[in-house]
Amino acid sequence: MNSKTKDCLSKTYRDWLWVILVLAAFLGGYSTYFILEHHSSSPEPATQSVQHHEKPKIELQTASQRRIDVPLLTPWLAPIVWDGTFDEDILNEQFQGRNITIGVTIFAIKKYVIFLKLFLETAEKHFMVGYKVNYYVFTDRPNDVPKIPLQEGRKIITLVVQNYSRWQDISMHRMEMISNYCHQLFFKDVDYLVCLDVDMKFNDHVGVEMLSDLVGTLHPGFYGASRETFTYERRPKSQAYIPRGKGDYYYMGGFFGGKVQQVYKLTKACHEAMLIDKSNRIEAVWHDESHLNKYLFLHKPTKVLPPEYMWDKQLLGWPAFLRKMRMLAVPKNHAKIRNK
Ligand SMILES: CC(=O)N[C@H]1[C@@H](OP(=O)(O)OP(=O)(O)OC[C@H]2O[C@@H](n3ccc(=O)[nH]c3=O)[C@H](O)[C@@H]2O)O[C@H](CO)[C@H](O)[C@@H]1O
Ligand SMILES: [Mn+2]
Repeated sequence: MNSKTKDCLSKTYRDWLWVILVLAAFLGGYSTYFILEHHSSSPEPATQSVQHHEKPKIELQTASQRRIDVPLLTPWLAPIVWDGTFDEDILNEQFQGRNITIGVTIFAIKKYVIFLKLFLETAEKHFMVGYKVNYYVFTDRPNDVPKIPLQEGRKIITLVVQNYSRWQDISMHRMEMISNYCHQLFFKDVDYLVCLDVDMKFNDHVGVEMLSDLVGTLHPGFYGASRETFTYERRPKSQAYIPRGKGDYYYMGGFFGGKVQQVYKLTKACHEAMLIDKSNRIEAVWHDESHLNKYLFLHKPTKVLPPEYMWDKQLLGWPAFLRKMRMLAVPKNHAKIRNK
C-alpha cells in the first residue's frame, strides 16, 4: 500500500468517524427529548383514569401544604386540624354513611343557665350540621332550659343533677357526672361525646373534622408559649402533678371529647384522681383542667384541635395564624355569676 492510498483510506476513515459522531449526538439528543416528552405528555389510559380519580386528594395535599405558619402534627403524629388542612366534603362523604350520633355535654348549674340560649342557638347554626346530635343539659334548674327550635334528628335531653356551693366543685364534678351517665345513657345512645363549657358560643363551622378516638384542644392562652409557662399542677402530692420539663401542650378544660368509651375512661380517671386528691387534702391548681392535662399527657390524644375551636377575642385579639374563630368565649362577670 503506497502512502497515497494510506492517506485516502485515513481520510475516508475520518469522514466516517464524523458521520458516526454526528449520528450519535443526534440519537442522544433525540432520546433525551423522547424520555422527557414521554413523561410530561398525556399519560396512557390507565394512568389517566388514576389521575382523574385522585384529583381531590392532590388538591387536599396542596391545601395542607399551604399551612406553613402552624404545626400540623403532634410529635406522636396526631393531626392538629387547622383550617385549610382538611376537605369538609370528603370528610362528610366518609361520615354520612356511618349514621352516627354525637352527644354534647353541657353543664348549666345555678346562674350559668343564662348561657344556654346563645350556646344552643349558635350550635344549631354551626355544630355538626346535617348530623344527629343529642344535647345533654345537666342542670339543677330544668325549668330554665330554653326551648329553641332544633333541626331534624337533634334533641335536647335535660338531666337534673345536684349543685355545689363552690364553682370549682361544680366544674370538677362534671367528670363524675359524665362518667356516670356513660352507663345510663351515652354508651347506648351516642357514638361520640363532645364535652364543652357553657359560657361559649359557636361562631363558625365545627364538624366531623374534629371527631376522633380521643380529642384535646389547645388552650388559646398558651398557644405558642414555652412549656415552662404552662400552668400544670406542680405539687407532687397531687394526682395531677406534671414535673417541670415534661408535658406536651396545655389543653383547655372546656373542650374535649372522643369516642364514648374513651371519654368514659378519661372522665372516670379524672374523677378518681380528684377523689384521691380530696382524701389527701389537696386541690389541683386549675381543678378538672389540671387533671385533664395529666390524663392527656399520659394518654396522647389521637387528634388535637387548634385554638380556632375556642378563642377569646377580647383577651387575645385576632392574630394572623387564626383564620377562623369557630367557638368564642362569652364574656362573663365572675363576681356576679360564680357561686350564685
Ligand atoms: C374554657 C375553659 O377551658 N374553661 C375551663 C376553665 O375555667 P372557666 O373560667 O371557663 O370556668 P367556668 O366558670 O366556665 O366553669 C366551668 C363550667 O362549669 C359549669 N358551671 C360552673 C359554675 C357554675 O356555677 N355553674 C356551672 O354550670 C359551666 O358549664 C361552666 O362553663 O377552668 C375550669 C377549671 O378551673 C374548667 O376546667 C373550665 O372548663
Ligand atoms: Mn368557661
